Amino acid sequence: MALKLYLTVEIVEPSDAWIIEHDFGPQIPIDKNNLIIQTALKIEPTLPPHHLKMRSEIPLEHGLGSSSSAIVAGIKIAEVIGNRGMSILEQLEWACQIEGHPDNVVPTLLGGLQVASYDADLSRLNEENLTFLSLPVPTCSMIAFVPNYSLSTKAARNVLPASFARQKAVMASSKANVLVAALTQRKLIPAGKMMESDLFHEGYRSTLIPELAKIRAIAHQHQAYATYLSGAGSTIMTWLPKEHLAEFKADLKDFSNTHQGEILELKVDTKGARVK
Ligand SMILES: Nc1ncnc2c1ncn2[C@@H]1O[C@H](COP(=O)(O)OP(=O)(O)OP(=O)(O)O)[C@@H](O)[C@H]1O
Ligand SMILES: N[C@@H](CCO)C(=O)O
Repeated sequence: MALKLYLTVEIVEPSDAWIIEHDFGPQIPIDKNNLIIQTALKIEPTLPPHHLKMRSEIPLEHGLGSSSSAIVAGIKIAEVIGNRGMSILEQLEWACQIEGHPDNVVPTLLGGLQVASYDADLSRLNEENLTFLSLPVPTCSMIAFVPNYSLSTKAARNVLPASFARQKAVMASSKANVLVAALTQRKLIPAGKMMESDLFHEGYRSTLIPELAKIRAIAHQHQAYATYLSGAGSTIMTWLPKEHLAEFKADLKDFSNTHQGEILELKVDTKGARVK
């Protein structure tokens, strides 16, 4: 699901070498090794170097899709500087191929709530690898607790088992199937129940993110539909009825006195990435 937190890249002017100004510090390259520029050059290897400026409201490695936003920005830069028309399907395929999965890049490009399946076949670019459907956007309140520590997707995947027994995989898939069916019908109570009974990821990751269980317990006192990990974490999202928002927010604020993190009330973006 795309949320109203934005990464913005300004194309300043042509330059002798690629340079991208930003406030992320030394962790993120300022030259052609930056993920945004790498993405653009993968699509258009002869793209002439430019001076870029990036501003981002999306924290790095917090499960809020920073890398997806960077990849999508790179695709749009290849399109604009390369003066190259690209269909949305072509953009989606590049994005999935570079990110390796469709979870965040599809909503980043399209906006809204998207369910997607991508069969990675890195040997070729093939739009048939991707199937996606847009679902109605939930109309509840959404609150993120963004812990003050980062968690890379790679580290969050390292705690997952390499394989699942068939019986467990079938049970886990049934949760995901019912979740999608419930979202299709805008039924947030069964959707929330399924979100909180995920068997593929969250149980293993909760040891890395101890706040998840604690916030879930607080949220249940406020009739929340669900509390879950955003992306691979560390951000913890809660969906709840609008009428319970103020009281839940007050309790979450008390919680943040002992567990450091930022509280964000987020809305859904329904437009996706755009070029001005
Ligand atoms: N805005 C950005 N500009 C350049 N590189 C970025 C940017 N955001 C992320 N990256 C690169 O992508 C790497 C991987 O990010 P990672 O996928 O772990 O975090 P995330 O996108 O916040 O997580 P998630 O995919 O769960 O939302 C970062 O370590 C960094 O190298
Ligand atoms: N959804 C993916 C990460 C998305 O960034 C995962 O849970 O590993």
